[in-house]
Amino acid sequence: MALLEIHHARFKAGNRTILNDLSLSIEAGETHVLIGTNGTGKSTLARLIMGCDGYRLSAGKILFAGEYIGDRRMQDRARLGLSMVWQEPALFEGISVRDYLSLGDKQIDPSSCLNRFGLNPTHYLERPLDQTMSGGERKRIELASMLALQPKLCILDEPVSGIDLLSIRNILSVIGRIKQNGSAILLISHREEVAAIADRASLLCGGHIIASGDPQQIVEQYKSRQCIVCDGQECDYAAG
Ligand SMILES: Nc1ncnc2c1ncn2[C@@H]1O[C@H](COP(=O)(O)OP(=O)(O)OP(=O)(O)O)[C@@H](O)[C@H]1O
Repeated sequence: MALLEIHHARFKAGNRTILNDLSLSIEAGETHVLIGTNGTGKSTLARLIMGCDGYRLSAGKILFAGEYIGDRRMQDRARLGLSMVWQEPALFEGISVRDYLSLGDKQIDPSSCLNRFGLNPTHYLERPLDQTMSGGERKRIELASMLALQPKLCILDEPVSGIDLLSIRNILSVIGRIKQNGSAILLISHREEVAAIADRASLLCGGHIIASGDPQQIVEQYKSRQCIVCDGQECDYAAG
C-alpha cells in the first residue's frame, strides 16, 4: 500500500477543468518530484492534497496511509502527518522562530534545525516570523520546521525558489536529511538539480500525469517536449 494514493482525480474551477483523471502514488519514505510547465496544475494538486479551502475533487479520491481523506479538514490532515512548505513562504505573525520550530517533536532542538539551514540561532531564535524577515529566511525556517515536525509526507513547492545560488546545495542536502528522518517528500520543481535528488518523477501536462519513472529520463522527456502533448496549446487532457 502506498502512503499517498490519488485515483482519477478531477478538479474544476468554475467551468474550467484544471486537473483531469490524475492518478499518482507516493510510497512511504520516497522522494518524488513533480515536473510540469507553468500553470499545468502542480500547486493545485498540492492544495488538494493538503485540503485547502475551496479545493475539493469533483471526481476521484485521495487516500493517505490507506484512509480516505477527501472530506478531512486541513488541520486533520496535518495531524495525520501531512505538511507543506508553500511556494511563497507564509507569515506567522506573532510567533517566534523558537516557538514555531517547537510545534512538533519537543525532542528536536530548534537551534540545531536552524544551524542545518545556515541560520545562526543567536540571531533568529527569538525573532518573530514577520515581514522583517526576508523571503529566503522565512523559506529556510519553514524548511527547518520539516526537520522538527517529521511529517509522514511533506510537500515542498519550489523549495529553492528565493534561495541564493550559493545556498542551493545546502538546501538540497537538508532535504536529504528530511528524507533520512523517514519523511516521504513530494517536490514540486522545474530545476534539474532538485529532480536529481528524487527517487522518482512524474510529469504533469494539462492537469494529467502523462509519465512517471526515473527522474533523469522524465527531465529529458520534459525538456525535449516529446511528452507535452498539447505543445503549449490548449491541452487535450484538459478538454474533458
Ligand atoms: N481556485 C482557482 N480558481 C481559478 N483558477 C484556478 C484556481 N486554482 C488554480 N487555478 C488555475 O489553475 C491553473 C493551474 O495553476 P497552478 O498554480 O496549479 O499551476 P502550477 O503548475 O503550479 O504553475 P507554476 O509552475 O506557475 O507555479 C492556473 O491557470 C490557475 O490560474
